[in-house]
Amino acid sequence: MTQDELKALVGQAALDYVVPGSIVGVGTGSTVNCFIDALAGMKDRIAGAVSSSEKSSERLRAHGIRVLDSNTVERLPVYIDGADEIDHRGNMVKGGGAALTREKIVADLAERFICIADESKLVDTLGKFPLPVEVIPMAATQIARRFKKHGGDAVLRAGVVTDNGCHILDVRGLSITDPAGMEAEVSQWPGVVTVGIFARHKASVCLLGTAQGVKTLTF
Ligand SMILES: O=C[C@H](O)[C@H](O)[C@H](O)COP(=O)(O)O
Repeated sequence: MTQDELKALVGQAALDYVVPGSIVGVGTGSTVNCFIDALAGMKDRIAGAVSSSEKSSERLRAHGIRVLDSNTVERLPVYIDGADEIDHRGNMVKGGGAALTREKIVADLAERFICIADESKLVDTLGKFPLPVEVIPMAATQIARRFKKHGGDAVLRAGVVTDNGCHILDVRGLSITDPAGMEAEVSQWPGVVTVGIFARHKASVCLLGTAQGVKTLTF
């Protein structure tokens, strides 16, 4: 199976986790696009969606799915999103599509994070995928210097401005052996909007697309 077929497979499988009548938390990215397309088939059985990016909102609306402002929602039963990497404990690296801040906000509203990913995303240790960090533009160099002390090489993602008007640093060379510790530390650095480590908001379930079909990992 191709990577795109695996993404379509897990996008479809995620429908089993959608609670009928509820508002669905929807992430961002190519895997989530497959989920959104599948969700369109049951749009009359949900109360709408809270989305983590302008791109996903557009796609949801194009399917006739109502997109709600996150400020009007108190709790979501599930948040369904992809990942750039996921480890065997459900910790993730996210932000390859620059949507990490809104993703963390919507994930925080949800009871459960359902991660959908093809098997190439499963790793023993996070950090091979360059860690995305959303930053306030004036702090970018300062934050890059701090990463250097941790052995990380931070590069500004060229030409990218996030939905929040900020910039993205991609940090190479990290071995994230303590995801929760690193998330907590980097989150406190002045100028960091969001670090792309999702340990505090890790996955409860990962639907992993494999050549043998969908493998369900629970954490
Ligand atoms: O900012 C983007 C998100 O964190 C995505 O969920 C992540 O990059 C995975 O995207 P894809 O499904 O396209 O690999």
